This record gives sequence, C-alpha cells and structure tokens, in this order.
Amino acid sequence: MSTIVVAIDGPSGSGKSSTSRGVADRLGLRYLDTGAQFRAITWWLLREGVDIHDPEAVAARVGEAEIESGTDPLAPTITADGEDVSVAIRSEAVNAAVSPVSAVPEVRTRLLQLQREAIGEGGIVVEGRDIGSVVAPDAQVKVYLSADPEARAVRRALEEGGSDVSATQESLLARDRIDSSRTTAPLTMAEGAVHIDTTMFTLDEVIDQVVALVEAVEAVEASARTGRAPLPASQIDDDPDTGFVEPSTTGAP
Ligand SMILES: Nc1ncnc2c1ncn2[C@@H]1O[C@H](COP(=O)(O)OP(=O)(O)O)[C@@H](O)[C@H]1O
Ligand SMILES: Nc1ccn([C@H]2C[C@H](O)[C@@H](COP(=O)(O)OP(=O)(O)O)O2)c(=O)n1
Repeated sequence: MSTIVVAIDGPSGSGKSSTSRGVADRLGLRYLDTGAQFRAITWWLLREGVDIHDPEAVAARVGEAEIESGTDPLAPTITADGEDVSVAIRSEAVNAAVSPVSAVPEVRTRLLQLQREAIGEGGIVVEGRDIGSVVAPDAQVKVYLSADPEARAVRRALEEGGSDVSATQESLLARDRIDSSRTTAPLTMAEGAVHIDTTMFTLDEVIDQVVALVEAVEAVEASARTGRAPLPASQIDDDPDTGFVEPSTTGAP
C-alpha cells in the first residue's frame, strides 16, 4: 500500500477539492478535506450560539465538538456530533464565519491532531491552506494551486447554482485576506511546493499534472529502494510488488 502524502494548498475556488479527489481516485489514495473540518467546527459553534468573533469564547468550547471525516474520495463525509453536516457547512453563514474561527489557535491545534491521525501512515491526498507548511511538512508531493480571482468566483458561483459572481468574488477575497494574514498557519506556498496556476487549465488537465508529479516521486522512491534507475512515468508498472516493468519489455537498461 502506498504511504505517499500529497499536500494540496491554495485559496478558495482554485480547484483544491476537485483536483484532490480526482488525484486520489486515480491513484487509489484516501482523501482528506481539512476545509470541511474547519467548516464543521464553525457550524457547531454557530449552532451552540458561541460568539465567533470572540476568540476566547471559541477557544473555551472548541474541544467539545466531535468532528469526523470519511476519506473515500468518491464519497467523502463529514459529521459533527454524529450529524451529517456536509450540506449545512456550505451555507452563507458558515462561509462568513469560517475564516475568523480558523484564525483561533486552539481551533487549529484541535484539528491538527485530527488531521495527523487521519494521515496516519499516509496513502492520502490532503487539501487545505497549511498542509504543506504545517500539517504535513514532510509530504513527498506539495502542490500550491491558484487561479485568477474572477475565474475562482465564476467557478464558485456556477457551483452554487448561478449565484451573483461579484458578491461571490467579494466573499471569497474577504476570506483570502483573513486566511493569508492570520498569524497562526496562514495560507502560504509551502517550501518545495509546485505552483500550478489553474486559470487556463481544465480540471482534467490539472489532475493529470498532479498525477504525473506523484508518479515521478513514486518512481524515484522505488528506485531508491531497488537501486535501479527510475523510468519515465509512462513506463512505470503499477504492480506494487515490482514498481517497474521488466527491462526486456521496455528496452530500459
Ligand atoms: N481547472 C478548473 N477549471 C474549471 N473549473 C474548475 C477547475 N478546477 C475546479 N473547477 C471547478 O471549480 C469549482 C471550485 O473548485 P473546488 O475544487 O471546490 O475549489 P477549492 O476546493 O479550491 O475551493 C468546482 O465546481 C470545480 O468543479
Ligand atoms: N487547512 C485549512 C483549511 C481550511 N481553512 C479555513 C480557511 C478557509 O477559508 C475555510 C474553508 O476552507 P475550504 O477549503 O472549505 O474553502 P473553499 O472550499 O476553498 O472555499 O477554512 C484553514 O484555515 N486551514
């Protein structure tokens, strides 16, 4: 079983969730949406009537929320206190509250623990804002996705059933500002990350690029284990026992 960790960070609408799920599905890896965890905590605090603009009040209650994430890329799940909140966490109220909640250090500490547990021995694609920098700084593959604000707003508005693009862009940029300027684990391009600007690429093209990166890293790791030179991705056998096709069938030395 693969132990690779793929970290995908970037701002809202850059394509993190869809790319991560596509890559995990193609490579038989698990998938963790850390944004959904921050949203679920936010949903729980709002339900409890906690003043989300009071960091002390948030810190005092955050330990009570039971958040669980399912890591199947084809059917990811998220629950709070056992309740399925996958739809509720996408509400406008949660959109507006999630960045201030995410800036509270106690919230990050609590979720960091859940995230590291979920990552476990690896074999997972993890997406968020601080995965390559804080959650999994040793991830073998780190990707930073971006896209022009207009493209991100159009994508998000389309996804939300044609809602107002300029209002969507405003809300998304407001979140970017808080997410990038907070002092604990801000959105940033991690050291060693590969930057892909997705504005001009289709989703499939972005998935292809990330899959190629993962396959290249896996080939190098396999060669370090076997002492044989890595082959181009197109010639890599996906049989986990060998990692390589036989030289006689490829012409490789
Ligand atoms: N490269 C792309 N080109 C066009 N649309 C995309 C691309 N990547 C993602 N999308 C679409 O944009 C929307 C937002 O993508 P998503 O993966 O949820 O972004 P994020 O997780 O970064 O917020 C989705 O509807 C998704 O299908
Ligand atoms: N690793 C993470 C993931 C998300 N967050 C925060 C910041 C984001 O604005 C919210 C929501 O993240 P999410 O990935 O669901 O946001 P989008 O789907 O990209 O709009 O959570 C974070 O602080 N750290």
